[in-house]
Formats: sequence, structure tokens, C-alpha cells
Amino acid sequence: MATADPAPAARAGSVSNSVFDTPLYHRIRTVVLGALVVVAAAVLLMWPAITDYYSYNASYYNGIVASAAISAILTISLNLSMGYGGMLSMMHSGLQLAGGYGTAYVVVKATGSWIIGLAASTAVGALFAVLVLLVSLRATYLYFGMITLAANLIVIEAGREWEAVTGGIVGISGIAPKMGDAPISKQAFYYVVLGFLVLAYIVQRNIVRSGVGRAAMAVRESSDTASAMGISPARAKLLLFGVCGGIAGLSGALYALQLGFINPDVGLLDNGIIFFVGLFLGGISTLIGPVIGVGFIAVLVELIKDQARYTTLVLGVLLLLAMMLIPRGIVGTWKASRAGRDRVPEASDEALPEQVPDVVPEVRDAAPGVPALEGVGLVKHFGGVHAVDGVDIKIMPGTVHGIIGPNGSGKSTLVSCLTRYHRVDAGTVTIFGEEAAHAPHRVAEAGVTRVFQVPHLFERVSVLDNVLTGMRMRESYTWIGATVRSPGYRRQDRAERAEARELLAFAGLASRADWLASSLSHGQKRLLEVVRAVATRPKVLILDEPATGLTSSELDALARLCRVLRERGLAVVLIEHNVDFVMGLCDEITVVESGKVIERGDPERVQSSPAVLEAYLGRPELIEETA
Ligand SMILES: Nc1ncnc2c1ncn2[C@@H]1O[C@H](COP(=O)(O)OP(=O)(O)OP(=O)(O)O)[C@@H](O)[C@H]1O
Repeated sequence: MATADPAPAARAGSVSNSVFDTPLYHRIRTVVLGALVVVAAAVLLMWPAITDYYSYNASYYNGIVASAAISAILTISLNLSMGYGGMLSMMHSGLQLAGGYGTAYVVVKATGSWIIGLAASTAVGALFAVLVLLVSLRATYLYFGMITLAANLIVIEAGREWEAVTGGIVGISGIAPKMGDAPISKQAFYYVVLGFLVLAYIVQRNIVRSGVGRAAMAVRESSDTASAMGISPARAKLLLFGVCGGIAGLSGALYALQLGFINPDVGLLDNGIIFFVGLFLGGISTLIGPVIGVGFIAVLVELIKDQARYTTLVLGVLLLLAMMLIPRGIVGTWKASRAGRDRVPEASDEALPEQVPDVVPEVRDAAPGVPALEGVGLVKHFGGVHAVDGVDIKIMPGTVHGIIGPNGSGKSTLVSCLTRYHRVDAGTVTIFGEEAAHAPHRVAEAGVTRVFQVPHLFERVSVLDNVLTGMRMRESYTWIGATVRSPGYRRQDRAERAEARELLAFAGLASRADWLASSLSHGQKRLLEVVRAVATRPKVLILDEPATGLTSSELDALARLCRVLRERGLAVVLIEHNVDFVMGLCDEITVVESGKVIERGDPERVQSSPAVLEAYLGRPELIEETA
């Protein structure tokens, strides 16, 4: 997940004896950072008083900070969309415009309260974002960007033409926040804006650190893997982009109330440049980056205000320099530097705990004789390639079932048919006797989880966060619960973290829990993928070539995990080329060759089958050697 901001901050890996790894340095760093935050908060809180004391033009300087805060709110929304959700949004200035119209209409045309206006703008932004996402659900990154660009143009054009509501080209003016009949002072409104900035930041942080944010980041990394964990990519995107739209709409309302007017020019992309520059300068996919980036730009723009005609040029050059010199932005670069890292203990190979923890899933309710997963007459052709050609396969609960065959024989395609990643040309799939739903995430919901042949780990978040992502399917809290950190959310979050640590310990990864997943060895990454799949509490776990590249101790850990899962009543499906591993572990083996089953049975039967000896790589001795 692109430099996501896991909580607690994921750590980087091994330790040296540099000054950055001493406890004293870490204490000083914490104190200095804390002091900076306190000073910044104090200055912002006292800003109206400071400007009042030192300047004859206090309202101008208050306005600058209030406008920067409003831009920061919008940039937080853009960060959630592009940084955490991986959705390239070119419609954020349009969302701000739509939000601005919402409040302008309520306050000026309907003579309603500005507070109702804020609510209306938030709703307008959220609704508009959801509508745009609904028509672009299948669009890839760039196409989604183009659709949002079109949406932005439509909002501007609607603003120009729909005069009855928007006031046309002239727009709507006289949008003043009032308490009763008295207008709210600019000073008081400054604090309203500041309050909403804090709120937007908290919403962003709480969402990113909850299952809602983890689901969106999982989809951003790989929607196939997210689906295998029961996450609906469409739902995860809709939710996040809807929240983004709401925040952007809110910023539009504040913009209209702060300046007292709104017109279609607000939606122009030129006006949106500040949000992009602020985001990339501060650090995309970092929580505080958007605020710092926009704050930096506000100061810069103020400093060059006498040369205002060069502002766009300066912002362009700034963006270019930021991309070339600090592509992760100020905050991202700090976090990636030695100075920004937390201290971690040196991790060595861990002894595996003897006891199987209770958190390892168990299947108790399987009806006797009913296959956990069954495919009948499965056919999948790719043009002239008969990848799966009339396969029947029955996988029983409480067994380890191997699927072997030469390269290109159709093993992965068969599994993709069983898990609905491929639409079959013919055949049926049932899970515990019920016909399998046709979307991969629904298959995962029914208890069938898979680990892909190509590793799909979420590399830029912590090991622990990877496992937590696997638990999304059974999280019962809503995004509102996550945002306000309801007692139910906190209870569930605590329990999940404890469970994830137990599962990691069982796989020998406990001491790596807070590391970035990218800092693990290849074998540890494969094990982590299996642990993440186990965290979904599956009834059927499909592992596609999990043993590739594992050391002997990692192979032992994997084999032990498979045996424990079998004892607990799960069906484990193992696609493997490591024949020793398969023969030593599996109760039943299906051998495929050119898309057809050529043998099935226990390891002894398979090893002595003439068809297998003949077909398997054309090198019977490879099988015999293992006998
Ligand atoms: N999406 C696809 N489009 C076209 N052909 C495909 C596609 N996926 C698989 N194939 C073809 O289907 C056949 C079976 O491929 P598959 O990956 O299922 O084999 P496999 O037994 O899993 O191989 P390996 O052991 O090398 O992973 C191959 O000939 C492959 O080229």
C-alpha cells in the first residue's frame, strides 16, 4: 500500500548502533516533535489575537490562515482518495464548487441556517462522488482520472448554465454565516474553520487506521487479493470516495461562507493546482502531509504576493522540484530517513510455540460426506488453449488436498474457476453443497480463501496491518463507528490486534509484527500471506505454490500450519511443484495434465500411477525418487 501510514507506525527493519538508534535520541525526538505540535497549535489558536495586536490588517491575515485551512481540508480529502484509496481524482475542485453551491443555495436562496448549509454541502459532495464512482467502477486508474475530469467540467458547466440554482456566471454572493440575525464575526468563523480542519484530520486518521481504510488500501494494492479476503472492491471504493466527496463538499461550504460568494470559476482546475502541489509537497499517503504542504504553500504565496502573476509558475516549479528531490514529500521523506524511524529490536529466528492458539480457526459444523469445495465438469478455454477441460474435483473438509501437474497444465486456472476469478465456460462449483456465488469476494465470504502464486503482500504497511486486513470480512463496525471510535469499534480493534499477534507468533513472525512487510525475507512474506489468509477464518484455504523459495525451517512452519488446520477441520488445497512437500503432507492428490485430471487418490496411488509417471514432466524418476 503506497507509503500508507499504518498505526502504530510500521518500522523499517534491522538496527545499527548509530545515534538514531539510541533511547536518548528517541526521547529527544519525541519531545521536540511534541513541542513543535504544541507551538503550532498555540500559534493557530492565538492567531487572531496575535494579528490583532501586531497588525492593522488583522482580518486579512486571519483570512489567509482560514483559507489555507479550508484548502488543507480539501487536500485531506484528495489524500484519502489518491493516497490511501489509489483513485486519481481530477474532480476535487468541482466537488468543492458543488459543496459551495449547496451552502449558497441553503443560506441565500432558501434563507436557511448556514449549519444546515454545511450539512447540505457535505451531502451534495458525498452524493456526487458516489454517483461518479458508480459509473466508473470498472475503470482503471487513468480512465478513472479522465472520468473525474469530465465530471469536474460538467459541474462547472452546470454552474454556468443552471442559473436558477447557481446564479450562472456571476454566481451567488452574500453568503454570510449568522447566529440568529447577527452575522458571525470573521474571528469567530476562523475558529469554526480550524475546528473543521481538526475534524477532517481525525476522520482521515481514524478511517485510515480502521478496517475501512485497510480495505480501501487493500483494493488499491490488488483488488484480486482484497477479494480473496472477502473485501468487495466496489464497496470499499464507494465508501472511501463517498467520504472524500463529503469532506470536499464541506470544504466548499466553508469556502463560500469564508469569502461570502461562490461562482463557477472556483471549480476550474487552475484553482485545484494548490491541492495537488500541497499533497505531493507535504507527502501523499501520510496523515499530516497535506496540512503541512498546504501550509507551506500558503506562506510562500503570501511571501510572493507582490509578484502574484508568477504564482502559478512558482507552484509548478515547486511541484517539479518536490517530485525530483523528495518524491515522498516532506513527511514521507522524514519518515523514510533514519531519523524518522522508530527503534526496533533485532529479530532472530523464533522458536515456534508448542501450543496451538485458540485463534487458529476451526470447522465444526461440516455435514458428514459433504465436500467443502466441489467442481463438476469445469471447462475454461482461453481461445484455443484448453486450460481446464472437463475437470471434476472434490475437496473434503479435514484434509490436505494436493493439486499437482507439469507447468501450464491448468492448476492455477482450475483454482481460479473454483474461486470464481474466472467465469467458467461450463460446469458447477459448490461450497458445502451450496452453489458458489459468482463474485470472488462472495466466495471468500462463504469460507473459501486463496493465496496467489504471485505474492500479493501489502508491502508498505506493517506486518500486523497485513494480518488485520484479513479480518475485514468479520468486522461488524460501520465506517461511522470507525470514524468516531465507538466503544464497539475499540473493543473489536483490540481483540483483532491481539488475535493477529497470536497468529503471527504461531507462524514464527511475532517479533516482526511492527515491521514494514517489505522488510521481510521472501520466505517470511510467503508465510505472512498464509497467516493473513488464515486470519479470514476460512473453511477452505487454497495455497498456490506456497513453498517456493522457503528455507527448511520456513517449510516446517508452513507444514505444521497446514497440519494444524487439517486437525481443526479445514480443507487445505495445496498447488505445489515441491513433490516431497506434497507427498509428505497431502491426504489426497489430484494430478492434472493439459487441463484434464489424469489421476487422483492418496500419495501412494499417485506415485505408482503409470499415467502420472509418464506424464509428470516426462521424467518418472522424479516421482520415484521421492517414494
Ligand atoms: N488469462 C489467460 N489468458 C490466456 N491463457 C491463459 C490465461 N491463464 C492461463 N492461460 C493458459 O492456460 C494454461 C494453463 O495455465 P495455468 O497457469 O493454469 O497452469 P499451471 O498449471 O498453474 O502452471 P504453473 O505450474 O506454471 O503455474 C497455460 O497454457 C496458460 O498459458
